[in-house]
Amino acid sequence: MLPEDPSARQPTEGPVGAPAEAPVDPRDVAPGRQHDDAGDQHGDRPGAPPSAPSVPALALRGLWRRFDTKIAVAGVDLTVPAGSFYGLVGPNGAGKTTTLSMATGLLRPDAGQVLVHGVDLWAQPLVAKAMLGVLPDGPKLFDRLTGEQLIVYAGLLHGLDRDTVVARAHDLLAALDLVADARTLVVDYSAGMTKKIALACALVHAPRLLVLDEPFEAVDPVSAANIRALLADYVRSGGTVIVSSHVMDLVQRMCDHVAIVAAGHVLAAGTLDEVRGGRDLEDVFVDLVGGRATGEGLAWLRTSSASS
Ligand SMILES: Nc1ncnc2c1ncn2[C@@H]1O[C@H](COP(=O)(O)OP(=O)(O)OP(=O)(O)O)[C@@H](O)[C@H]1O
Repeated sequence: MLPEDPSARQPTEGPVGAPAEAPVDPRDVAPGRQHDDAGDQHGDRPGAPPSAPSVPALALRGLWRRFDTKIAVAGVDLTVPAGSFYGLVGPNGAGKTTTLSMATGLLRPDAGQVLVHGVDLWAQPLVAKAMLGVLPDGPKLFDRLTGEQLIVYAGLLHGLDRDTVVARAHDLLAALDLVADARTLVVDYSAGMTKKIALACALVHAPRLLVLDEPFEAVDPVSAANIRALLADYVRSGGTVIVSSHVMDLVQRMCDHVAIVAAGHVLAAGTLDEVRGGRDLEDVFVDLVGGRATGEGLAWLRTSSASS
């Protein structure tokens, strides 16, 4: 993971996994304060002003991005309610990574707006990024550090004091089953271990919103179950998670909201029940996205026909 802008450092306290309060309530500083029907599902949290108007954890408004002649994202609007576990699904090349990259400050949109808890990410990146934990697609990590050093470094960049960050690094290494490899260089990690250490770096400052691009890719089933439990706990405590995934069954079991995207457009979005309409998510996905192969398939691949 490349470090976020160090000037975005914000000291946070509290247990790992418990989303930190922003040091400055972004709802007070957002110039274009957004009101939305999508509310905080957990109601007011302790310390929050009573009956504060609900602001989505993430709002994407008219996002566009093209690469040369290829339009990767074509006017995406998405509202991720605070306290939701939001799944983003779509076929290969649908624009999920491009959308999440624009939503997290990694890729500048050609047009549109990104609001993180009401703060315009591209207008006030330091305030917005302090609330974000990001697991990007193919994260670029300082892989000549050990796993433990990498988490500590990520925490220090976020302004945590050394004692706090060391304690959290140990918690995270244990939670992600990386204790035995804490002192191994990240360059020597497997793909799944690399994914987990990048996730640890995204969690260490206890952000309010986690944006995870394919967090379970290459991760073993036991670690995946541990990560799911950790994320579910985080959401129960008031945090918000948005994950992209190709695994419909996982999204169906894990998420309470889902958006289906294809060819840079949102085809359906809402609560899981609204989008599914009583059906299996995979069936809805296939119906909306299409693309099931028809016809005879690859006749030459059938071993029985090879001898004829
Ligand atoms: N840096 C780039 N340069 C050129 N084209 C790009 C670039 N990044 C993405 N694209 C194109 O934009 C489209 C959307 O890509 P994106 O990676 O966002 O899709 P995705 O939904 O994340 O796909 P996958 O599920 O396969 O990871 C694709 O057609 C892709 O080829």
